[in-house]
Amino acid sequence: MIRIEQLSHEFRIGKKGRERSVPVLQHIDLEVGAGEIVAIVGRSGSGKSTLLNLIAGYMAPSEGEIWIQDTRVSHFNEGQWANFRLEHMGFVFQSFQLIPSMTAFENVELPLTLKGWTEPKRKQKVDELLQRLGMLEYAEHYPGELSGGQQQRISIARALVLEPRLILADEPTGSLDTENELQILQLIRELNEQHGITFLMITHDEQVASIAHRTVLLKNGQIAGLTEEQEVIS
Ligand SMILES: Nc1ncnc2c1ncn2[C@@H]1O[C@H](COP(=O)(O)OP(=O)(O)OP(=O)(O)O)[C@@H](O)[C@H]1O
Repeated sequence: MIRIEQLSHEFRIGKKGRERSVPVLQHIDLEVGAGEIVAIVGRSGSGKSTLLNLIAGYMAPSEGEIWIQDTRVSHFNEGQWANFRLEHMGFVFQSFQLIPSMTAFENVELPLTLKGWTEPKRKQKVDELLQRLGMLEYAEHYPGELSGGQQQRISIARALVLEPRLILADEPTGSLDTENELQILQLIRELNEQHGITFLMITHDEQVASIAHRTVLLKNGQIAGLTEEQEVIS
């Protein structure tokens, strides 16, 4: 599903004339198989978000290659990335990233509108998905009228609406209480087991890492450890 080879990234920082490079990721090799849930863990500043942003195409790597579903994406331009993301990837963030002026239904509908789906087909698809995620009765609510867990369900529905095979998640339960966190984790597990969706998630949270098939530990921009199951990260 994802293949990363010798990926390195450095940021240029400092005032003009006194710039310097800060290496953040160094020679990362990583494969994520179809149907896996992989958690990326590591201390603050270890490079987790940078890695996810590179895989999502929000920035270009300094060196190395990324393949997603057998397509080499590491040399894509912005337009190619925008199309590829819409077609192949869903995104879930700690902060939900819902549009506050749109209802839950409209937020989930948006990717379908961007893809040019007709109104009746959009309605059928969104209703079906909201039903599956137990959110149909909240379709007309605005994000501000929903709990954190409900907002995250809506953002997962939006990530799923175009039926991507891959979801990238950045601290997907980071702002939820324990009960909502457990519900979202159960949902991720179900989507993985019943629909074979691949998840790559950044997390600080042992509970989240515990549902992963594999945990990848980043340390100072390098992969420090791979575990089969449920490693506890201190
Ligand atoms: N735009 C940027 N310009 C310069 N340095 C950056 C930039 N973004 C991140 N960094 C640096 O890169 C390093 C890795 O940051 P990154 O956000 O990937 O870490 P992280 O593991 O996701 O951390 P956290 O868990 O705190 O979110 C940090 O030292 C950070 O200061």
